[in-house]
Amino acid sequence: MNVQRLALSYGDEDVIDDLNFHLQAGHFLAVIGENGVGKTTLVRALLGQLKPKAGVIEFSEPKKKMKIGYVPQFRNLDEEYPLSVRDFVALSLINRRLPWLNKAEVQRLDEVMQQTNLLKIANRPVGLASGGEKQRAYLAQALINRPELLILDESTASLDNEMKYELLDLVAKFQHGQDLSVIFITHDLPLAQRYADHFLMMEHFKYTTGKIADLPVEQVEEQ
Ligand SMILES: Nc1ncnc2c1ncn2[C@@H]1O[C@H](COP(=O)(O)OP(=O)(O)OP(=O)(O)O)[C@@H](O)[C@H]1O
Repeated sequence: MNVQRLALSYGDEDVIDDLNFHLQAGHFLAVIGENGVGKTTLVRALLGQLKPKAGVIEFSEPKKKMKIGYVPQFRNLDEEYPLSVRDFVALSLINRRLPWLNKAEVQRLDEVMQQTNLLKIANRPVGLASGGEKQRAYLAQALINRPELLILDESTASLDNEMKYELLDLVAKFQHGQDLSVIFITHDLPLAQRYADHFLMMEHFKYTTGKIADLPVEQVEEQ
């Protein structure tokens, strides 16, 4: 994916100006920056929800829309939430013409449930699942349509350390096994350094990119 001279705004308010970066297929990019610099705005543009004011976002094959999976920041689902873990994951199956799943969809659902370690709790109400399990269910939802790019939007914030590593270990498995590109929006520099291979540092209208090993040291020590 190639982002060139990208400018994004809300009406008259410019949020991003002249942003350039490249993400190679199968690579893992950490997007780091303080509150309000425009990380979520960038995600909205990547998802096609916000039209650039200028510049381009080019996906690998021109004209073909890239399939993107999105994992939000953890949000609790209360105990009354009426779906099982399995039904919750199935929610994002696209192209469903019928109210029930066909054979291929059932197979894909089982596969992704197995890959995200959710089979054992498939029939449990999702509201009764643990925080880590719920977040794995969001990940499974994002992966079920076999995306080429996965966007993790502060998806590890408010998870404890064990759950963070568990989630990102799974993401790394998909990244390496299935050539999935990953964009990880985060404030967590140690996590970024452990999993990402490249970084994009966003400051107000100033952007730095590089290999994760070259992340400026003073930024790392702040954490
Ligand atoms: N729908 C909107 N209309 C107008 N301004 C907005 C809108 N959404 C965000 N903004 C403004 O755009 C700027 C960037 O917001 P954005 O949410 O992209 O930042 P962020 O880096 O994701 O912040 P955080 O880390 O807090 O999530 C902020 O000044 C915000 O107030």
